[in-house]
Amino acid sequence: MTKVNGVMKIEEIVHTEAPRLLILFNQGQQDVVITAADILGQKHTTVTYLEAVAGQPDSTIVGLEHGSVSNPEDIQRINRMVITAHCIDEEDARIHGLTALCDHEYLYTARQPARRDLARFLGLVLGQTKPHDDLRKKGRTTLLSTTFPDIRAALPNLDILSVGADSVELRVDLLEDPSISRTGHEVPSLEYVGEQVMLLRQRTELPIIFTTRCTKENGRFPMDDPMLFYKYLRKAIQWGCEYIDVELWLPEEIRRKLASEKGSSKIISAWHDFSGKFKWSSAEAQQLFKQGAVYGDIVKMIALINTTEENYELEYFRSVIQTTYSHPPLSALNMGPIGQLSRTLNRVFTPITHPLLPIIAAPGQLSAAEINFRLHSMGQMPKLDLYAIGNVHHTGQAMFFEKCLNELSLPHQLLCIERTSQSSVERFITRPSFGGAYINPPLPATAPYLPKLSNAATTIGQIDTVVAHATSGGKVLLGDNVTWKGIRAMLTRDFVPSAYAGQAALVLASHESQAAAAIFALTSLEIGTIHTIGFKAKGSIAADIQQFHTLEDMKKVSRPFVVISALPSEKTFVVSPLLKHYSSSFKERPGRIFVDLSSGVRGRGDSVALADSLGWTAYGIADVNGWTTVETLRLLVGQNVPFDFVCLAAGRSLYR
Ligand SMILES: O=C1C[C@@](O)(C(=O)O)C[C@@H](O)[C@@H]1O
Repeated sequence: MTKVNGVMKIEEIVHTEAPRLLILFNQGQQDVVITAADILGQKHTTVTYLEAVAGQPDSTIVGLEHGSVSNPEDIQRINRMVITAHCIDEEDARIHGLTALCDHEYLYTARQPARRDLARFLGLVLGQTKPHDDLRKKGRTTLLSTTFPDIRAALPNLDILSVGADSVELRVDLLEDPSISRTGHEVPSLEYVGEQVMLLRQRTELPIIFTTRCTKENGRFPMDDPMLFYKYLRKAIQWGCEYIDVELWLPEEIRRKLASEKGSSKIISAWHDFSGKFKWSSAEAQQLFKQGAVYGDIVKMIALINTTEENYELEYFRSVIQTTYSHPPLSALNMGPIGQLSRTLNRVFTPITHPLLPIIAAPGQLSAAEINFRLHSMGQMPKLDLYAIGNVHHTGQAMFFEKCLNELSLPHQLLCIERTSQSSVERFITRPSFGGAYINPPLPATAPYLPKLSNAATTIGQIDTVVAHATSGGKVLLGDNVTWKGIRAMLTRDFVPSAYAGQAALVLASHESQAAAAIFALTSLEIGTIHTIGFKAKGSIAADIQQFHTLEDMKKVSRPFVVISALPSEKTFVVSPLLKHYSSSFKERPGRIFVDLSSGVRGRGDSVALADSLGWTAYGIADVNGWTTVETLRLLVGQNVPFDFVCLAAGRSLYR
């Protein structure tokens, strides 16, 4: 974020437009329309015939029962994105002809709360969340290849399995549909696969890669009918899978069609060679990359090899491709035990396994921990001295960090420093072995020994993380702020980004500095006016902020979409009457988010519990700290750890 003419400009802003949606629902299931509208922060209505959709305002989410669509073809004349939603607990009411004409299909079950899953689905299909853009910026990315016949077996352990994974692959060809007796190459039914995608997505925040691996490439999908691949992959797009794996042998027509229909999903062009004769140094290798690049957002090339030299040939190939083409990224590796070197060196979507998986998906696959161990022993991952500075024992974050370092076999060590003075921080940061730090409470953004600051740190005025970037010119230290990212990640878990755009917010604090990260997060979501109580924003955050001085001021504004209290815990009781006041005006309007950033003893003043009981979507400091920890690990050690794992392994009580 930079300031132009005194007004805050956030470079990471999420540009959002209120979507125009038609949701088709099963009889008696109009709640899905209400939930979707709430997630989107938009109004909703239900109509009883298709022609009535046209008369509705663009910004209203329109619901229509499936049974009211007499001629499915008419759907195509609707100038809205059409989502068909099915509760799979009911007798299967899916009308395949109709579904095929809709943009997307959303499957849910009444047995699990669907809200978060629906928010994620909507965020992706509406193009508001772009996981691929985030992953492209990461130095190394991995994919966890699940090999379960029924993904249900993985769900209880998924948080542990996916530590260190950036995405999770559903090997659809390995699924075993109990309704089909497998004698040859029968594939699981689309009903079964749809349910598996639904179950997996409800349980993980990781992007899903939908793979239908063919028999020739170590999979089980039969190759005599390429349209079968189209049928499944097109469904994966409709279901909002973040990635589809499209094999290069498929006829060009199919690959082109998938690329033109992919919407917000990304294509991994996949090619495997098991002959043992493939040569990375051949002209064919270059040709294959070019072919894959036509429709692929990522090109994956994998070969079975016999000699170590072939790893070196692959590395040469990789460097030629990387210097010749800026896009798409290449994921290339060799299979078999000899190929493990290349699995270690590959940086893009490296497939990983986990000891808890039933089988490895391909010969020579390694776990995230094995890859890190090897990278370190090859000198590719130097040991870092990481610092936890300040009240680090108090929050339990340090212990959790250590757990993650161990779990992932990272060579780094964490040194905990109880900060006494500002100068003591400087002493550690300037050490030659310094490899990064998180600091609680944060440093002011004026620390002279940290001349390079991120936009976020400058505008918020606080440094909570120091990153040590190794560059060709030596180590460069960057003072950053991740708290705002944690707050934004939390705010967009139950609501899509556009839900916040243009809406009113209310922020309470005793001082601007307590609320600065939250204000930055809200501004990145293009929030409308921010009203403040208890402080006047006069620092860098100057855009559209108005201070309430009296109760009368407050009453002039209708209910805010989001209320954030950054008051210290002993003062949060102030929030209760406010929450009660605004709760009376809920009925008709979407949104009612409350965040309490205070940490401390709860009791009579537990505003989160109160907000919850009044029907708000309420978050406390445990949630903020959990998400901030996820962001801190990404920034300091480049590793992705699921939020639910943070809650599981760190223990939520430690964060309160
Ligand atoms: O394409 C790949 C890579 C892989 O074959 C491997 O070699 O690790 C494993 C598969 O599950 C995945 O789809």
